[in-house]
Amino acid sequence: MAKKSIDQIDVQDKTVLMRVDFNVPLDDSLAITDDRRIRMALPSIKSVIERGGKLILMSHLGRPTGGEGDEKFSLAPAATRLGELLGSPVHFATDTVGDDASAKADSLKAGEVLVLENLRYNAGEKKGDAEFAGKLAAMADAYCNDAFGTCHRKDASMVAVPEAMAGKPRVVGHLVAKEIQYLNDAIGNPERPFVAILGGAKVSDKINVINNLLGICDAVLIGGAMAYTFSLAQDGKVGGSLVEKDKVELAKELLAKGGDKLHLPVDTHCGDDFGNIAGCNKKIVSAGEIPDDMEGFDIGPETAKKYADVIRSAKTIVWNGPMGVFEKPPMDEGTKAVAQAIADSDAISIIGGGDSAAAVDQLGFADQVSHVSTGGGASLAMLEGQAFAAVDLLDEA
Ligand SMILES: Nc1ncnc2c1ncn2[C@@H]1O[C@H](COP(=O)(O)OP(=O)(O)O)[C@@H](O)[C@H]1O
Ligand SMILES: O=C(OP(=O)(O)O)[C@H](O)COP(=O)(O)O
Repeated sequence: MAKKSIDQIDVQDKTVLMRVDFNVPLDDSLAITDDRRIRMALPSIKSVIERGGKLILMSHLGRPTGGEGDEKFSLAPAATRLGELLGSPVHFATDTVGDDASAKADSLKAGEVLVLENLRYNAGEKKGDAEFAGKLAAMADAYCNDAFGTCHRKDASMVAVPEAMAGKPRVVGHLVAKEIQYLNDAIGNPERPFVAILGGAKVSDKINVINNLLGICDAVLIGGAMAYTFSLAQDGKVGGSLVEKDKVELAKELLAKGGDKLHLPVDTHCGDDFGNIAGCNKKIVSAGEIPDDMEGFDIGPETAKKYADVIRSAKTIVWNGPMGVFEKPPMDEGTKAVAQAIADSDAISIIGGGDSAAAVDQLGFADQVSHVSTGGGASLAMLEGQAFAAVDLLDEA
């Protein structure tokens, strides 16, 4: 059933506590290198402030192990960027449930925004601590979840806070609603052929997804380093490629289950020095024939062509994980070929995963896909068929 939206509640002079995912990448000088997650939260933010609400935003950034004071995990740069995007400064509290946050929350005026410091500076956030959650909950009249990238987590701000606000409005934001609708439509009622493309480094993170996708897709294309674990499962030679030996048995099961649906590379672009891909010896070999002194860095041109043909005829495409070490040319060629084929297709295309989104941006294809998800782990969790407690507990429309 649809969840009640932020637009459907009265916010005039009310304080809304909104969980956003401002977990944005920062460079060494703490400048934001990709503000997509902040921009994508703007519709919900504007919905509150343009209707006279007082808005408190809370988020995590990274995975700090210490407490407050570790500048590299501060949300201050995100607050500044939000102020720039809104065209008016936002308030920033240097704590989450301490004196600064409570003083600034108390003096918030209609139409103003307060950003709290990183929730994960408080150990209670990851533990789902009820006392910490209670303090956050006490600050507001309504709760909104617009943190899609964190929806698969049960952190305090995602679950314990809305639980503590039972009886008050608890609604979904625009970004979460849009992401969930896109993925649900793709998985639940896909226009066919439905093609999934999975790559990246780790089989272990994606093995359950492959299993679920084999049940619902017409074709699953495997690239990236995870292809070599499958190659091992077929007794192929993988040289020094990245493999997960403890997943070989699982890979065998998937090969048996997948049959013709599961597409594996037929050739591999390999090299002999990961540290110097541009300058090292490179060659293209048949899949499963990687020399002992080399490792696989990308799908080969024959695979790229085969995959592109499958992709061009698709009507729904889900892509998670690059086809190779796309950061280091020429090992970006396989990923580029896949991105180009997606751009050429007239399919609904959904890109999930931090690195896949970065690849699409970096290679200049971001405008040509239907939807670039702001959540890697969250979109994978949806593809696995997981339910989100953080969304289930919100009010029905
Ligand atoms: N053949 C390969 N060998 C080593 N690393 C690879 C290979 N193919 C892809 N990668 C790396 O995988 C990383 C992305 O993996 P992953 O985090 O699983 O993807 P995503 O973030 O899109 O889910 C990239 O940094 C890429 O360089
Ligand atoms: O960046 C995130 O996830 P993602 O890298 O899987 O997209 C989210 O902000 C969740 O962060 P977490 O994985 O530290 O809980």
